[in-house]
Amino acid sequence: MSTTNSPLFNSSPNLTRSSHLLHSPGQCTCACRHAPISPRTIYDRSAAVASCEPDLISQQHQHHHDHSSIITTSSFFYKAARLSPWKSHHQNSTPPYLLHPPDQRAPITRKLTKMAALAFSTTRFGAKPAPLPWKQPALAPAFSVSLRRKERERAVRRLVVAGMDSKPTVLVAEKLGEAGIKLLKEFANVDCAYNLSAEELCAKIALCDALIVRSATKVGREVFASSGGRLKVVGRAGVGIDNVDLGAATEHGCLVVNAPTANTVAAAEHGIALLAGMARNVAQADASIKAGKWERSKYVGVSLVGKTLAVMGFGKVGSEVARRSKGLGMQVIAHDPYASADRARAMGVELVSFDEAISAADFISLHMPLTSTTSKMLNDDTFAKMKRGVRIINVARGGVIDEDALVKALDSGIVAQAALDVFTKEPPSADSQLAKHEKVTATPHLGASTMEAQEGVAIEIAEAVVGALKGELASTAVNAPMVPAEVLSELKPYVELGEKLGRLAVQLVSGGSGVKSVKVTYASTRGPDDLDTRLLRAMITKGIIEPISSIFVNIVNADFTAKQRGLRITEERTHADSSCEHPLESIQVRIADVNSKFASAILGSGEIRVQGRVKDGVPHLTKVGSFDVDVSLEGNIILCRQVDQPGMIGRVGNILGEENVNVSFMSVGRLALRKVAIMAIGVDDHPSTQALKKIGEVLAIEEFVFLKL
Ligand SMILES: NC(=O)C1=CN([C@@H]2O[C@H](COP(=O)(O)OP(=O)(O)OC[C@H]3O[C@@H](n4cnc5c(N)ncnc54)[C@H](O)[C@@H]3O)[C@@H](O)[C@H]2O)C=CC1
Ligand SMILES: O=C(O)C(=O)COP(=O)(O)O
Repeated sequence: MSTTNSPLFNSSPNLTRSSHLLHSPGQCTCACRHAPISPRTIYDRSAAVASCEPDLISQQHQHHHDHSSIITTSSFFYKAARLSPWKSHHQNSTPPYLLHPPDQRAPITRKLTKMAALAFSTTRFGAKPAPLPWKQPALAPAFSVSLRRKERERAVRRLVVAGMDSKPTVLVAEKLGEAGIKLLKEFANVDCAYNLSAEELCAKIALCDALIVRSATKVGREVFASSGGRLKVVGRAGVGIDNVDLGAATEHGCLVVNAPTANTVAAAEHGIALLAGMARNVAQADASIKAGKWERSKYVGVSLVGKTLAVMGFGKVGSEVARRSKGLGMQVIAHDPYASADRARAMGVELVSFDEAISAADFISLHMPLTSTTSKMLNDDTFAKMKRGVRIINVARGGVIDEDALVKALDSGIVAQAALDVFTKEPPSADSQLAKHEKVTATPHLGASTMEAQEGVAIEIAEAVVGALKGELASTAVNAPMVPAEVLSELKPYVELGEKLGRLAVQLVSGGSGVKSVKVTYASTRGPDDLDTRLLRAMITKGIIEPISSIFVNIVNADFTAKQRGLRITEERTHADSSCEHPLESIQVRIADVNSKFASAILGSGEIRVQGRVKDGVPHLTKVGSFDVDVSLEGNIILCRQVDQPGMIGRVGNILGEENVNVSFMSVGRLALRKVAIMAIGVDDHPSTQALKKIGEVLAIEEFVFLKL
């Protein structure tokens, strides 16, 4: 189906699922795009990703690491809006998070898992997974009485059993520690296939739900495109994510997670090994001995004590290098535009400008990520500003140095020596002037390669990937907004409400100029800074787009997808006069410039309106058009507009009963006594066409619509 036939562009009356041709990817102009680097923006990495601004991603990412106090309180970022992303390929299986009783989890994971399962476990085509059996939502009061709790619980148990043999597939494309493989195997089918060519990776990826790589595998746009939408998580078993195309991952709704902490010490120790080894010519002297020589005067070194070391990039590795170098008696200065001066001062390190750092240093150690800003940061111009005889250590990325310029600087004597663990092209070509240079000590990207670090990284990434596949929250999402656990916990039922309101609103559309403009109004007692609506917006977007397209939407790609589809979602807040502690009083979703298959849902302004609130933890629909209703948003809903007269509930209830359709909730709202009323009926099953026809034939019913939640 062409794009113009798509309900998003030209609403289709029956709202059948249709496929859409994607436009070529464009820049996301998310509101957060140019967010300043502040503690708040540590939650905004996805915005940077969506807007294709690698520097911002990296800066915010790094910034995050600079604020350990913030990390402590907010170390669980929302990772995969959609739980069990592999499920689209296992339609009849149960999300794996249902397979593990909560008491087998660490307390925080347990809490977050249940929360995430309830709030985000939406599947693309099938019904949503039922709430976890060990935590049913509370019953709604008064008007909304659930009639079928027991049946629901039984259904959940049946699903659990049915889903037990369905496993996602994880492709491990580079050597990973055994402990990590073991963890993965407990949950998934694990395919360890090392040294794949780019073509082989693309061919294999269509059969995989997750991919784990280290630094050698390039995960480019073609990998995501080849996955056909199945790939839901890329795990980078290490820190640097420069080998993963984050923009493409985001566009494809694929979460990227890394393992940022387990190899810090290994990388720092390798930096120190290179620093000391280079200063004393250890590698060259060793090679000379092995060549049968004994060259004591040739390999006179330089001392470290009292020398100035400039640490470029004062993050995790840089700080550890600084700490160790101070122990060696060096004067340590550092350059890092995003690091905290207080933290540096507390370690006895002075933060200085880039030029000050490179011009004062006897040794320069590089520890920043490779981004478009740091690319070729050391070049002809910057080498010219350095002290003659400076020594360079690079355990970061080869690309931060202009390698041709370094060869020149080594030849001219500006740089006395260089110790390099990383190269722009790995492995460097056999005739690389740099790698073969006599003043260069080189190692083949060994920074993270200790037994301990590799086991740690393997466990860290396996947990992150398994968690993401389960839809749990994790602390290492690279391309999704980071929502602190406590915020998430509070927003959970509102997130569910938002998605369901989106789903309802879009199903009410029957034509017009297409779903282009959506206005979301949050009524809250909180100030803007106390209410983070990104998650809500993402899930409302999901609710609106998924019923009318074949696109899977999650928190990773919601803003991007909306923009791609020409869907403008504006948000506004109104101040709720309530003394309640809840973050939100209500959420209202309005779709402008459309016709509705249920005319009562249209306001005088021509917009479709649905509104809801959370009652006792359960999302409720409270308004349709100008009518007040009160129906718990579970199962499916039939909305009827009828003449307000006695017997209507019974009549419709009978029709459904005869068709064996179970009614879970009923609610009637009216504008004026004995005039017109709206009846909202919650049904567990999909009524047959016959049943719906019979409802339509009831004389007093003026219009009705069946809506799937
Ligand atoms: N050789 C190896 O095997 C390993 C290499 N690495 C590399 O080391 C890098 C650093 O790792 P971590 O310390 O764990 O990361 P990190 O994220 O904790 O630290 C990076 C620091 O660089 C800073 N930074 C960003 N842009 C900068 C700029 N333009 N100038 C100066 N500083 C800048 C950030 O503010 C941050 O403090 C990684 O990105 C990775 O590329 C990391 C581990 C092992
Ligand atoms: O963690 C990093 O950034 C590294 O560079 C380590 O790379 P590796 O996983 O050893 O290929």
